[in-house]
Amino acid sequence: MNHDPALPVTPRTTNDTRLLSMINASGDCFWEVDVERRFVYISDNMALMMGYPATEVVGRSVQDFMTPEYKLQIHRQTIERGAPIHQHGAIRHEGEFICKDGSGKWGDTVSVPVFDDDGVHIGYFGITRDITQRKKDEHALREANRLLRGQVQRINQLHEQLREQAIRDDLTGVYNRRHFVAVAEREIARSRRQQQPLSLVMLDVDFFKRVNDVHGHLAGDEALRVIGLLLRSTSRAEDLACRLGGEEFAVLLPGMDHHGAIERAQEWRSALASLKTRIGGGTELSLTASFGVATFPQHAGSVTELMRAADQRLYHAKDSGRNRVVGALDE
Ligand SMILES: Nc1nc2c(ncn2[C@@H]2O[C@H](COP(=O)(O)OP(=O)(O)OP(=O)(O)O)[C@@H](O)[C@H]2O)c(=O)[nH]1
Repeated sequence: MNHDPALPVTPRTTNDTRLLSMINASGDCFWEVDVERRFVYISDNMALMMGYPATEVVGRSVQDFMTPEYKLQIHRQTIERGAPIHQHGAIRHEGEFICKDGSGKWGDTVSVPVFDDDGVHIGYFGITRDITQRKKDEHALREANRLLRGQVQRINQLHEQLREQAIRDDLTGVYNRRHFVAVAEREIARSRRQQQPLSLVMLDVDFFKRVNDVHGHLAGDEALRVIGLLLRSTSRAEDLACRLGGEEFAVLLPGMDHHGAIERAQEWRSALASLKTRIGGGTELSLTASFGVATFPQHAGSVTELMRAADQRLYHAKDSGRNRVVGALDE
């Protein structure tokens, strides 16, 4: 059936007119289109929203006023439903209209197919709510969220950096004494619970004063960095290498018995002794260190006792000629 586009899809009754004025008063827009989806009627609010006089809209296709994204969305919605859209009753969609001045207006639309008395589909009518402000607010909120997420991420990074700085030794990159003691306390408690051994290797560079005196303090710093790197790169994930201060280092070895810890200390001793550290103007430097090894629970019941026992053995190693490892077996 051909519908005269000049006439509304549905004839107006008094009730229709009342309903229309109610919709107008609510601020929502009312419209009617024929089967080809050409406007046959738009309410005052719809004309206002789109910035067109009704006379410039009536007779034109709805599609002329929709953004390509909106058209695509309706197309997809129709395909997903798998049958002509008028067979589905009311449908709801959100999309952007193009106004006369080229700006966009967002509408939340409910459209309903209309049939004549013989059941022939003659078009659609619908109500569109202007949701442009809501869309702008949503966009602003998303943008604010995005910025906030970026800032939170940055704060977390800085927090992590600060945490690292607080627990690391600046010069060598191994952990500092405070962190070492805190972790050692936890590890000893765990070893006690799990009835596992825990060993401590302490080392002190031999004649380090001479390195500073002969090659300068910066060369001494470089040598300490090399030792830090050696300990870090040759430790297991569960080990904890730290600089106790000056030229003294320690490595905590959770789960390792005394024999195993002495072997590890020997490996570090010979690795250091055979390492040629290039300093300053290219001078090659050879370093040695003395080592003391102690193990929980055989030699100590606390972190303090463990450190004292390892320290005593370290000085025993110094006294007996340096560049050596002293453990309980040597006592
Ligand atoms: N370059 C540099 N030197 C340091 C640092 N901390 C401590 N020292 C130096 O390390 C040297 C330690 O000297 P001593 O305690 O006499 O011991 P040593 O010369 O290693 O002799 P032994 O331990 O007996 O083998 C001192 O000269 C300190 O100034 C540091 O961060 N950088």
